[in-house]
Amino acid sequence: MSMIAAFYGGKSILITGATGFMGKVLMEKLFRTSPDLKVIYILVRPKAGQTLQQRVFQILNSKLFEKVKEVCPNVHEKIRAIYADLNQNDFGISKEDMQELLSCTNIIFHCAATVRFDDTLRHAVQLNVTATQQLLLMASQMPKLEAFIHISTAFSNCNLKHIDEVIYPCPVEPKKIIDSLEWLDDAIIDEITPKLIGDRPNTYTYTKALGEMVVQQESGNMNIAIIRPSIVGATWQEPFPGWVDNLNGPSGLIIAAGKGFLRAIKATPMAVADLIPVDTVVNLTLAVGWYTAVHRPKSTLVYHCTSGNFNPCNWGKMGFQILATFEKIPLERAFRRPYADFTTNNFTTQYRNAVSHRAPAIIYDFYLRLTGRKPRMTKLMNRLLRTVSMMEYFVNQSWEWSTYNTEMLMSELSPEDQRVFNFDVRQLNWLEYIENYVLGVKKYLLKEDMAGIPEAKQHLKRLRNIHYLFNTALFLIAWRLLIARSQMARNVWFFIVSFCYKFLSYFRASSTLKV
Ligand SMILES: CCCCCCCCCCCCCCCCCC(=O)SCCNC(=O)CCNC(=O)[C@H](O)C(C)(C)COP(=O)(O)OP(=O)(O)OC[C@H]1O[C@@H](n2cnc3c(N)ncnc32)[C@H](O)[C@@H]1OP(=O)(O)O
Ligand SMILES: NC(=O)C1=CN([C@@H]2O[C@H](COP(=O)(O)OP(=O)(O)OC[C@H]3O[C@@H](n4cnc5c(N)ncnc54)[C@H](OP(=O)(O)O)[C@@H]3O)[C@@H](O)[C@H]2O)C=CC1
Repeated sequence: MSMIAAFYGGKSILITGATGFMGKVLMEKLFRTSPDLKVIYILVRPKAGQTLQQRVFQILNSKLFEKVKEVCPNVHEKIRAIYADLNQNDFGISKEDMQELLSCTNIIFHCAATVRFDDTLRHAVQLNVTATQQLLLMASQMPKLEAFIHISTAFSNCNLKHIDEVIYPCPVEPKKIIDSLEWLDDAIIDEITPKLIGDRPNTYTYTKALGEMVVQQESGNMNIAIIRPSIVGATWQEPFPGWVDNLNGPSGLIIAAGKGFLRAIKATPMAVADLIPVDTVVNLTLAVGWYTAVHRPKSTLVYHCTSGNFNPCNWGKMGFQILATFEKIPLERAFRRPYADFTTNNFTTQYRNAVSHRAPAIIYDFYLRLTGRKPRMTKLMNRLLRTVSMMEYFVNQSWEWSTYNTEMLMSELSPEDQRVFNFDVRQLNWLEYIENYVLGVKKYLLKEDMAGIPEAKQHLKRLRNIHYLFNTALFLIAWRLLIARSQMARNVWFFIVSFCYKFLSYFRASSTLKV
């Protein structure tokens, strides 16, 4: 019997960010392995015209939850969606709901965050720092609370090359930042943002670091732990391989490459691609929840959930395998054939952006205009290039994360728990994982039918022929123009033609002699 699964039995668990990528997998695993848990409270806001109930209904009726319904048929009754907007004071939670949360919660998993790289400092602080502070305040009033697990990111200290499992202080105290954002206007905040984030690449990593500081400062005598996952990717094994439902991290770029939009990227092939499957992160999170509540470590422990030092894969290998998978299983209606050139040179990047990205987009938009349709490719390409430029920081360097706490936890688990809550990425076969990831992107994110693969392959063949035809026509036009304008080009042309003529005459003469 799994000790961890048994631990969550009968518990009331509060999850923030349950509608997000990681939150859904966390809920799924909890229900599947501990169907006798009492209740999962989830803090949800209405979104995209959907009420809370509609959002929950959609999640529970998705493919991800198919296995859960078999082991926990009354899952609908065990999930309690509570209206909450983490941007509001007290999260906008009603008095009755707050009372219930305060008096019943045993474990908190705080996953909610803004993960956008380009968020304003005000918004990123509000969600990643102030909301964390408020949740800790709530937690401190929960008499039955056994553990508070905060999800951060391995990149919260990406300004360092070697990162230990400790909380690093930021130069300006989070409280001072929260206070000053209250009275500073947006223009001034924009001006000081680069100075505050310093050598971090964006507001996301900076505010996640501030969030960790807040956790440390407000921990009181609660049992708290911090998990730092690296780049979270599709599921490895559970509930089935390849599940993914948003464009964050590599997923969006995998699609862009598969559809033929992204043809070159400034990336260092030998840099470590520190990807970690979402189910691995969830398994570690649940094991940490159990360990923190049962063993009550004296201080706040930080756990790195990374792959690089256990089982490294680099961007070159990853890119190659992504493209190899698209050869076998192409995406439908690709814009161009999938191909990706990795370059580390700025000039080559600019050149490839102009020739391989912007020019085809402009030509395609011209074609759309000619056929009376609305041009859209240039806009899409600009967005994609902006996204790619934000990812460049992460694909051109390697980091080293120490993993003593994670390894210690692994050794504390019983063999059964090591199997049920496996977070040992040494067992991960990258080629297989990436293939399943690409397949998952096609099936679960793009919702493409596998029956369409032969047609997609035909489409790629047509694209290849168009590509050859286009290049030949372009060459002939360029040559014709050159000949018309340059004596040198005419001389070269004359030389080539006469050389070919002589070669043919010689060949004909020698074959006649033989006869
Ligand atoms: C073979 C070669 C393949 C090479 C693969 C190499 C892979 C490299 C991957 C490197 C990943 C590095 C990640 C580092 C993660 C750090 C760890 C964390 O904690 S970080 C936690 C993880 N956090 C993140 O990963 C956050 C990254 N994302 C962001 O910060 C923002 O989305 C944004 C700033 C990039 C775009 O903002 P904005 O322009 O306002 O746009 P909106 O958001 O409103 O969406 C607009 C449109 O763009 C679409 N779309 C969206 N995302 C992507 C994408 N990634 N891609 C493509 N498309 C994307 C979206 O669907 C929408 O389409 P439509 O509906 O209009 O048709
Ligand atoms: N994905 C990754 O690569 C990595 C993620 N992480 C961390 O993991 C955690 C989960 O990330 P992930 O699941 O990928 O992120 P998602 O963007 O998929 O999910 C974010 C969640 O936060 C919720 N949320 C955001 N704003 C509010 C708000 N104002 N009120 C209530 N809820 C809100 C979202 O709700 P809604 O659905 O309503 O928008 C959603 O449920 C985050 O803390 C992130 O920093 C760490 C490393 C890598």
